[in-house]
Amino acid sequence: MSETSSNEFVVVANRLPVDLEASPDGGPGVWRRSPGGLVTALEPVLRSVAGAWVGWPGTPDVDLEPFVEEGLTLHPVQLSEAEVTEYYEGFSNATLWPLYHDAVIAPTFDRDWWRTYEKVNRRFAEAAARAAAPGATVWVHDYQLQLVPRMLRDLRPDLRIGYFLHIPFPPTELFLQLPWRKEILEGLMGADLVGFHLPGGAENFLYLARRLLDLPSSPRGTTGGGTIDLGDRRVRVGAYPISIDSTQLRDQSVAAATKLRAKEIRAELGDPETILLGVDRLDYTKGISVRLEALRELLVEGTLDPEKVVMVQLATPSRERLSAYATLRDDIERQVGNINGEFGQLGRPVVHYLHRPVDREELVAMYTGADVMVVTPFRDGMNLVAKEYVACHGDGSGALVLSEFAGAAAELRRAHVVNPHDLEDVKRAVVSAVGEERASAARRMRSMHRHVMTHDVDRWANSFLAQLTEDR
Ligand SMILES: O=P(O)(O)OC[C@H]1O[C@H](O[C@H]2O[C@H](CO)[C@@H](O)[C@H](O)[C@H]2O)[C@H](O)[C@@H](O)[C@@H]1O
Ligand SMILES: Nc1ccn([C@@H]2O[C@H](COP(=O)(O)OP(=O)(O)O)[C@@H](O)[C@H]2O)c(=O)n1
Repeated sequence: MSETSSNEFVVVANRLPVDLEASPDGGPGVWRRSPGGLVTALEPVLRSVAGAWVGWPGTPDVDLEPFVEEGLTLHPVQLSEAEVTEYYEGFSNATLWPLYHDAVIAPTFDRDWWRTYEKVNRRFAEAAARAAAPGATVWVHDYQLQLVPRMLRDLRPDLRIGYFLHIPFPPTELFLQLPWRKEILEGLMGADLVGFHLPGGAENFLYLARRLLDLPSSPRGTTGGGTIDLGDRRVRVGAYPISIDSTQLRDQSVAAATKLRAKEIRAELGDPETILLGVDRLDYTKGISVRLEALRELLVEGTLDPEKVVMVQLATPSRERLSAYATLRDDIERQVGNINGEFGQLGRPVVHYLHRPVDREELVAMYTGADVMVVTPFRDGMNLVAKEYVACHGDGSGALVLSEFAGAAAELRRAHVVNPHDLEDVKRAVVSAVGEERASAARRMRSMHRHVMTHDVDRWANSFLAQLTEDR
């Protein structure tokens, strides 16, 4: 064991919470916050216990020693350019990502990618084994690292190992398409506790353990959880819906500086009656094109007035070297151009589209000032953006249009819930969110706000970790 192995609590995730952005002139890179909801959720949890984080620094071929960043010990795992292509872009994001998101686009099954996925998972397991103190708790995250629990248990049987999947666990008939389905299940079975956002994911996993590995399992409680009997030990399975740092966001949303910036943004947009807002990574699962098409049709029909409505769409760049993402970007930008070409005026586009990261203060001001948040994924593990918007509207203002296929819809039931495959349904929901009478809209929002305030990220982490560390 190395001298760094003094960490009682270790998180293992594909990405570190910060990304090293390479400098074009070959100079030292710049550290930036990593994209996505996993980092948003885990960072405050890990900071509160001063734990260690094992992950990739976001750039190929950088070899870094462990270092401390604002109280967190970061253990970088190096990936070569070829491994980024085959493990991250390939097996993780062109095989597992589409397959687990209802095969929204066709997954690619490639044996070389699988071999690289195994190799890289082993490297993460070895890094975690080096970082963890004797008897420590190690929490492994997400679809990129499904083999790590088993590999880590083989290396370090003394550890308590948890695993959480941040994306949907697919319907069993989709999972069964995977040529390496048994290896993935066996990999996950190395954990003491396997967690999903929703009970359906836990149920599918228990069923597959029986069907593919012939392991007896017993359901427990009413939330889709249960236990799988491996003979010498048991694996617990359960549903733990992730959340946000609700108090921090609520407090930030009512701060004077945020309110002022929200007002300025409205003025910069030309003081429209209604601001619609979309905030996503630019991903084909997020249904950005559906909401733009709904807006276009509502403008064509005259149901919405381009003099009165503005849409802001933030699209964080994501996985840009994958062709599905590059095509998506072209399509979305064409749609935005069409809407603005048809309905915008000089100096007054209808859709304001930003394809770049936006800093947190600005994002919270946008949440706070937007009248309607439109969240229309075809499939999404949770969607923290929906919860963040609700946390910023404790005064009952605002409205949320939310896809029934986002994990968040299981909790935010008072949203204007839509089927994103049904364009008429999306249009109907946008119109009703824009036009709803104030008192009824406020009742909806306050009820969702109460839920998000009481079901925050600490509750998520505590319930998972309490179960993981419980004596058995
Ligand atoms: O690391 P990237 O490839 O740039 O992708 C960013 C993250 O996207 C995914 O986030 C998921 O986790 C959220 C929190 O649980 C959840 O709300 C959302 O529905 C998921 O899509 C991915 O799972 C992460 O591993 C990525 O880091
Ligand atoms: N410009 C942006 C857009 C999103 N985000 C954050 O990125 C996260 C997205 O999480 P999510 O659960 O909705 O979706 P994924 O991107 O993880 O699939 C949220 O916490 C957003 O606040 C950001 O920090 N800056």
